[in-house]
Amino acid sequence: MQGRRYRLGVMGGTFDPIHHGHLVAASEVLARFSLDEVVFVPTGTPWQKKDRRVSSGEDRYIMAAIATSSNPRFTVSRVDIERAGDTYTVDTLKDLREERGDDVDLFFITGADALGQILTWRGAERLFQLAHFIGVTRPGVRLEAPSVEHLPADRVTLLDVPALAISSTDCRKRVREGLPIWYLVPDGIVNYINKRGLYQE
Ligand SMILES: Nc1ncnc2c1ncn2[C@@H]1O[C@H](COP(=O)(O)OP(=O)(O)OP(=O)(O)O)[C@@H](O)[C@H]1O
Ligand SMILES: O=C(O)c1ccc[n+]([C@@H]2O[C@H](COP(=O)([O-])O)[C@@H](O)[C@H]2O)c1
Repeated sequence: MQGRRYRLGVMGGTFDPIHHGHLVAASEVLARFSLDEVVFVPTGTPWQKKDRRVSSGEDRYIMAAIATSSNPRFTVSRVDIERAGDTYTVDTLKDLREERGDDVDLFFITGADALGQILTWRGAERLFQLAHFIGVTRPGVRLEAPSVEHLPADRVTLLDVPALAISSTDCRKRVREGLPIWYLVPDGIVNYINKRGLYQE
């Protein structure tokens, strides 16, 4: 008899900084899809965000590690920050497949905004062979056709998660303006941002 295959969720993001919207989405998908683990993968160089300043991969990796440390099913991967050049999800998924072996099913978790753009990603047709894609709700973004109707229906699932109107952009802006980000991000992230002086200007 064949054993049950390991189910690995993959939550890719710039995470500048990681916030409770990311963590709630990952936790909900983990429960609903009976995943064994969700690995958070901070991007190396997010090519679609080149018009803005992005904190170092190391800072974003450390923040992801701090934010996920209390959950035994959450882990963080360095595959994207250690790969040179622009970050493409097709490479992320290939690297994780190689690292974790063939007995693992991959579930890429992404917000509705990102899912709607997926056909602009590099190697879009290959992506759906590598992983199942789970698009989660995000306040202000409609999660339905037509934005996803061109995607392969058997490889994409849309999921309503408790919607948190939090974005990294808003967190950075609040820090810059001296407004609190307590409770939008885990406490350790507030402390890390202060300690490193991130987002001050
Ligand atoms: N509040 C949220 N609820 C659900 N998904 C989210 C939320 N915020 C971000 N995501 C998703 O998490 C992934 C990583 O997001 P990212 O790190 O770009 O955060 P962000 O808040 O969108 O950042 P920024 O405001 O800097 O663009 C993306 O797939 C994004 O759609
Ligand atoms: O592969 C691509 O071409 C591609 C283009 C844009 C975004 N992504 C991935 O989508 C995830 C969320 O990206 P972002 O920029 O919204 O944080 C992250 O894992 C990115 O690497 C991937």
